[in-house]
Amino acid sequence: MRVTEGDVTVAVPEQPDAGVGDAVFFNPVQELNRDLTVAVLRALEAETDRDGDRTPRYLDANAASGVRGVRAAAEGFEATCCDVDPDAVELARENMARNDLDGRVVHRDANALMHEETFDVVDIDPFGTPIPFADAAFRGATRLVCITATDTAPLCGAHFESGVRHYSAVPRNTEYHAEMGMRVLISALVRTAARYDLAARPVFSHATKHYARTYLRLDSGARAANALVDELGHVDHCEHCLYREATPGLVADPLDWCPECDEAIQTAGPIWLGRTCDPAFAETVREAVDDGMGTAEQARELCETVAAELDEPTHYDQHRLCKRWGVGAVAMDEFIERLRAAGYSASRTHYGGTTFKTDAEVTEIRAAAVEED
Ligand SMILES: C[S@@+](CC[C@H](N)C(=O)[O-])C[C@H]1O[C@@H](n2cnc3c(N)ncnc32)[C@H](O)[C@@H]1O
Ligand SMILES: [Zn+2]
Repeated sequence: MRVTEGDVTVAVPEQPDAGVGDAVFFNPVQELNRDLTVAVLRALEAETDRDGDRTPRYLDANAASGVRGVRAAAEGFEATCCDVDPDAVELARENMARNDLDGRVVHRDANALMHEETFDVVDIDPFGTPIPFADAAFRGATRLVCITATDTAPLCGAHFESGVRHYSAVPRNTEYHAEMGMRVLISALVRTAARYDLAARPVFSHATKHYARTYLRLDSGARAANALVDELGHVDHCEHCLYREATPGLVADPLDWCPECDEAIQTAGPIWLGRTCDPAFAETVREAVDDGMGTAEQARELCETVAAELDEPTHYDQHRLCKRWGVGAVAMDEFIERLRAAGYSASRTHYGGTTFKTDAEVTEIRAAAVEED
């Protein structure tokens, strides 16, 4: 079957039922993820003042059909596709040639390749957790590491032990699953990079129920790495009333009981408490989305929402709050306006249509924005 994405057309096998069979993998639902990757590559190039003629190098470390590498090559990057599966390598080679592009396709273990060569951009898009590729990615990239994680259940604490093992952090299964997962993932990546005196700062990130995707800009030096470690910390969370409190620092000093309702507190961490995106970069990414992309509208909207998200480490969901309180929900614009009118900062978030961030505490949200029956 042929699939056109952006400026390229690739052949991909019909996919068997989820998780079975050994056909080379392709997920059409990840088109948004790939369109945004192309926009990020454009945004990166837009801000680069190249004094020489060197073409930027992009590694599609887990290539499968090679669709990412082919799209990067079409953007003028010196693209390398890498996969351990010989069928994937053959298909990626055909797809490069089908688009008259001369990107390189190698049959290697990506970890070996990333220890031997360097690339401006390394893109990790594996099955499940990206952690087995993280050390080598920070070794092999000079400017940007792009990471997809599809193991959302471990990341968000639904599969607790597996989350603890893979991410060396305590994840908690809260109501803000996707954001918990994103912050556990970024925490592990920041700590992995810091081991090599590298600062890996997230400049653009987005998450759904099915995956988290983050783009980390690299800066070398112990001081820069220390500054990012300082943005790690813990979140205390009350399952009963949804109170939460974020505390910076690697050493947890958890609350014993919820200050609002006296119920037990759960603590997650170390998680990333800093910004998951740089709003100015997200705006450049939005401008780099073009109408030829299949998900253009959705991609632009996502960039806008992400750029406007309040710098708070957790979000709420109006519908869940209202259900819990036994009150009716209102339109989101109205809800956000009520919070702002009461003197709080508030924004929507990309984690869901009824989600929001605010600097108001949970009791203050109720007082400011809810009409009690
Ligand atoms: C989720 S698929 C990649 C999807 C692809 N990037 C896309 O956007 O359609 C993961 C790929 O990683 C490959 N892979 C697994 N272990 C690898 C390794 N150690 N080095 C390189 N590739 C590997 C698998 O063979 C598989 O093709
Ligand atoms: Zn409570």
